[in-house]
Amino acid sequence: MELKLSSFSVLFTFFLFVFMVLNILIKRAKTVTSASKLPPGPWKLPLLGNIHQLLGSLPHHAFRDMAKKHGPLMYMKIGQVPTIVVSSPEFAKEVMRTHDAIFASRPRNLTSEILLYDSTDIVFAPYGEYWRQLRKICMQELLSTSRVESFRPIREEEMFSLVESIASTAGSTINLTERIKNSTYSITSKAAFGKKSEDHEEFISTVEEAIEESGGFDLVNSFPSFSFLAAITRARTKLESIKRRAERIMEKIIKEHENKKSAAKNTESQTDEDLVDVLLKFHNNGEHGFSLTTDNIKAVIWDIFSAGSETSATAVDWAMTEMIKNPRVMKKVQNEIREVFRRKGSVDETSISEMKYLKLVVKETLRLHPSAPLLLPRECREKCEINGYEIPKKTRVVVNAWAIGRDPRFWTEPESFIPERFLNSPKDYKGTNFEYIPFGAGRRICPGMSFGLVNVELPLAMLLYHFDWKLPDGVKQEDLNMTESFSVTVRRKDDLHLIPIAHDLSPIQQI
Ligand code: HEM
Repeated sequence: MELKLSSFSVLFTFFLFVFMVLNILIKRAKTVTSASKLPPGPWKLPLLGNIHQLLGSLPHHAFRDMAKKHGPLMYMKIGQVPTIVVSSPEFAKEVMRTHDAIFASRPRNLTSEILLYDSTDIVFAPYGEYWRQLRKICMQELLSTSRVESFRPIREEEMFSLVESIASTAGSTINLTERIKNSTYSITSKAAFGKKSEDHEEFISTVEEAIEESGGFDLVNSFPSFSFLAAITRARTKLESIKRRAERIMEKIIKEHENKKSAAKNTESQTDEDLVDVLLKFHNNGEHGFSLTTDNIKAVIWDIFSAGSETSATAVDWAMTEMIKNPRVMKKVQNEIREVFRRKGSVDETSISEMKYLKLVVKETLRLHPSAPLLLPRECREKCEINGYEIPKKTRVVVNAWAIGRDPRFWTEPESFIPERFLNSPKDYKGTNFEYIPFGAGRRICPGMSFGLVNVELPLAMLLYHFDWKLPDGVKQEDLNMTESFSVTVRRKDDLHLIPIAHDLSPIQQI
């Protein structure tokens, strides 16, 4: 007992010491920066401010509460890092349209350095020729409207097997979050890598672990000059262990593609090319004026597998949760889906374009629950002026899409789930109306919009056509916990458990 107490007090003293030292450093950093021409700030949250700043991780709702008090262009010091938080459409437009080229880079961080092979993926690559080429290849080979359309059989096959597996347990409680997640990751794998990896489940859990980690250890990224922090918080070790697991799986994917290519060469047969096949054409090969190392290819595989699946799966999960809480909306969208499929005589993707209300439901879901509520951070590449304020070079810029989507100046009853608000509204996903930016805007806008949207719309149409949904016995609508997990992408903290009641399974029984 005595031993336990003494180790507790040593630990306590150590943390207190670290807290005090870092606190002094924050204060010093604040006084070093002249705020005369900078936007108002640097601000901190009352009471908890220092702790949040020390953790370096302010959630989007904390930013919004601060913006209410301090204005929509806030200057903060997150640890050592000067950060501008943008919480209004007017300033978002300044960052992502007027000065888009200046804010088109991403800040470096420990995750992108380790897991993404020194930021050589698309998401974190610095703005420049390498990023441009990679993005172009992914658009042409995977994400353009025509390529997305060509993956229709993959999506339909995956959806039929999802419906089949749910039907086999109809009437009992299922973990819908898990089912949606698995099929969304499968669609991405089959479209981008030709098939589901043998290590599919392990790959998913590795990505999830990385996402979870990226929400918690920002302390390291907030004090970049204190490299020892990565060691004492064990952040580096943890990330390296995640990387080793991911690396084994990704190397296997690459090897299989190389083997397939040599087999096809030997037999002189033609095979369909997927994204990895195309990336391999640039492998250590300057012929096309652009060369990729194996590590670069792994970074892209990681990007597509994670960014391509996590976002859509999260959106489907939130949409189902909101509809369980709003049965009026669920009934209305089910009526539409069932009427369209019945009239067309087939339950497949071709009818989705006619489901106008379903599209409004998806829009409203992404307003209240943008998959990446703070978009992805930008970095100012050169000194720039916004609204008379000077933004120094290297400032990190965070655009709070979540707060903008709930701003009462632009949205009536902003906290309510009302898909009808988008009826006849000019607000779309293209990043031209800055009151609504779930996919971001400007040069770094999400390139996977078409791929992602169909992966939200089709599962919803299938789940709502084939089944009615109710909460497990004893669980009430008001019991549904809407708390969000806190990371780059924002899922519900709890998985969604529901009971499916079969409605019409004849289309899958005919197969
Ligand atoms: C509902 C689905 C999705 C949502 C809500 C979403 C949202 C976003 C957002 C907010 C950004 C940051 C944009 C910015 O900084 O302005 C982004 C970037 C990105 N997304 Fe998506 N995304 C989705 C689906 C996808 C899919 C399916 C893919 C690929 C298969 C994808 C790949 C990417 C990539 C590669 C970037 C980085 C772009 C760059 O930095 O140039 N996303 N996404």
